[in-house]
Amino acid sequence: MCLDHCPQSPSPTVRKQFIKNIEAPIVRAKHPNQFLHIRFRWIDSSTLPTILVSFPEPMAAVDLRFHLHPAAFSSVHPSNSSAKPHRHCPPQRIHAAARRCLLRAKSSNGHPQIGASFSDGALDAKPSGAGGPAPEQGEHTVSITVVGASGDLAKKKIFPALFALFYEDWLPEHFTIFGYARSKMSDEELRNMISMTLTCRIDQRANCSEKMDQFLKRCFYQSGQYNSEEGFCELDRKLTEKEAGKLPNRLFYLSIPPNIFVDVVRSASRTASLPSGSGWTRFIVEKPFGRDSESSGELTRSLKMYLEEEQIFRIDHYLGKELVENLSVLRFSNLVFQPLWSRDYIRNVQLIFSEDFGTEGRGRYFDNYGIIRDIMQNHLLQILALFAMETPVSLAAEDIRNEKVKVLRSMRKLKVEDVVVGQYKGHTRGEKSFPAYVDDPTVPNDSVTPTFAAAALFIDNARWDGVPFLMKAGKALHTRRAEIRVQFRRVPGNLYRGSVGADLDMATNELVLRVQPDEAIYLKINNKVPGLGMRLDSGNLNLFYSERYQREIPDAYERLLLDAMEGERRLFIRSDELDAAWAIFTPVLRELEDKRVAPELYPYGSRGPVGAHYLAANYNVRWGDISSDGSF
Ligand SMILES: NC(=O)C1=CN([C@@H]2O[C@H](COP(=O)(O)OP(=O)(O)OC[C@H]3O[C@@H](n4cnc5c(N)ncnc54)[C@H](OP(=O)(O)O)[C@@H]3O)[C@@H](O)[C@H]2O)C=CC1
Ligand SMILES: O=C1O[C@H](COP(=O)(O)O)[C@@H](O)[C@H](O)[C@H]1O
Repeated sequence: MCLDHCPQSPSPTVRKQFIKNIEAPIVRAKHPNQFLHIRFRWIDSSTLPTILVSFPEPMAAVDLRFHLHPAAFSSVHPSNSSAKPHRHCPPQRIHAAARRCLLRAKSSNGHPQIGASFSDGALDAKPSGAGGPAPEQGEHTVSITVVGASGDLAKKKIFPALFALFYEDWLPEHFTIFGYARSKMSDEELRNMISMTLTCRIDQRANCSEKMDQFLKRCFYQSGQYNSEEGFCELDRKLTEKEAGKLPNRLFYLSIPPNIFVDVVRSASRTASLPSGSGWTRFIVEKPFGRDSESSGELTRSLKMYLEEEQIFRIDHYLGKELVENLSVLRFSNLVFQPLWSRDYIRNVQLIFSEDFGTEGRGRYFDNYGIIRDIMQNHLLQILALFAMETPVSLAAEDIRNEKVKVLRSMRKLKVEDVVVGQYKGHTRGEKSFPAYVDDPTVPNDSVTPTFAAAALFIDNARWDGVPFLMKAGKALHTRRAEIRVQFRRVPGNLYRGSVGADLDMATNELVLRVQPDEAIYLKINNKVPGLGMRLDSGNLNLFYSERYQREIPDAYERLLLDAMEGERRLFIRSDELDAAWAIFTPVLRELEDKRVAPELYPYGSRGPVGAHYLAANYNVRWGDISSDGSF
């Protein structure tokens, strides 16, 4: 790769930054086992390069030639002039080392990161160790500390996601993982604990156990109190030891109950943050981000006493799900949908979440929050924002987040008459008994916390005026599912009205994005039943991921962890987004709680309260997950 000896090229810094910006998308585009040659030829000093990408056998030897427009340089940040030289790979097989080498430019939006990489601490410069000017050269390392390592989320999601990233060679060459919690554990005990939940992404891969061993050897444990500077000081000492003179970057994942977020941030930022002039220090914060506008604002203010907004990565793992990620692609890169995406053609939008299990083991947490805070205010609302936002200026994090904030701020505050709440009760099916929500010993017997809610929301802007956005979320229902349903308007003056039966509702188009399980996109259309007569029925144009893509879908936490390491903030929640989200739900939450509105009881494993149907009917809507015979 011609990096340093290109004649008549622009300044070395500009060249290096430019190469950083373009190489990852190219490298991502091909099969991992192919050889890839990239050559940059600098035609003249007008900064107009030609890039040659050659794919040798087994693909036909094709040379792709790109002539880049000088505008491609416009994203080169001025502060790059002080950036350290870019570590680059020679032309080679794109294998683990090469992928690691290029990791810095490989975040989930498929766009190279500017000022947000393992090595570009300089562009992320923040007080309290967010990263000052990066040292000129050297090897980088990333330390990931899972605070609350003994907990449910850490075991279930975070360590497995880190292992999957390691397994797929997405982690940098030099990385260390630390667990931090109060429980006393040795490194070995942590490793045993982690190993219980690690799985190979594809069963029985030959080198799986070898990879697990390699991964576990990089995992260490530090026990300490969450408000203890000594604990984090000791962690800092161990982190420094592992960083072994390399250029450090630190990521803290706060997988702990929310009441100790601030304690941890205070202690860790004071004692285990990197000093300014070093690499970056970032904190992933798990939900819940407060209980209402006030407490959320308070949490934000407290976190910002110790951190800059750029250091805070508020995670909503639904944003890391493949189908949610695809929503923008579907909208903005398919002409067919663009003209339809408004009140002119869309009758209603439904955001549906259901789980076929209760709050098992999480009753104490859940009773303080309820389903509206647990699912609607964050996961479903985030999907809604992506669904309804205007086209962002670009795929850059701030452009997308600006649009999300705009649409959230255009939303009407939810009214109590537009909400139905429910709570599951015990149920016996055959030999099996299922508990009621209040059977959980950590839940008060007279709890009115909703485990189910349905709501009708509205966006008061030109695009969506009058379109109901219906949400439904519940635990202990009959199925596990998350989907987005878009019901289109009727065909005006439909010539085939007589051929589809009396129910024109059934004859409208519906686009469904099934987020989970079995990711799929399908569009219901009216179709002629083959034969001599003229009869129409509703059929589906299907895109089932399992049929179309022969690859497993990464867990949301993998994408989000990788993005946090890359400094890609697009899938994380900015504080003003959070404020706007709470503003929609806070009044109704307050009213429900002040009045202790009794939830409608529904049997464990059922389809939920019938009230949800009346709510939808108020807006002339029928839930799309219920077929004409009433079944799902
Ligand atoms: N579990 C899940 O599926 C999901 C969880 N979340 C969020 O992620 C975070 C972590 O969740 P989860 O792992 O379930 O939480 P846990 O209740 O399992 O807590 C994590 C760890 O924190 C410590 N801890 C627990 N309670 C207290 C307490 N009262 N005071 C001090 N330390 C305590 C314990 O470690 P030790 O005693 O060893 O210090 C525990 O292992 C929470 O904010 C949760 O809301 C978000 C989405 C899903
Ligand atoms: O955030 C949460 O999400 C889970 C559901 O996540 P999924 O990825 O398994 O769909 C939910 O069970 C939990 O109550 C909630 O806190």
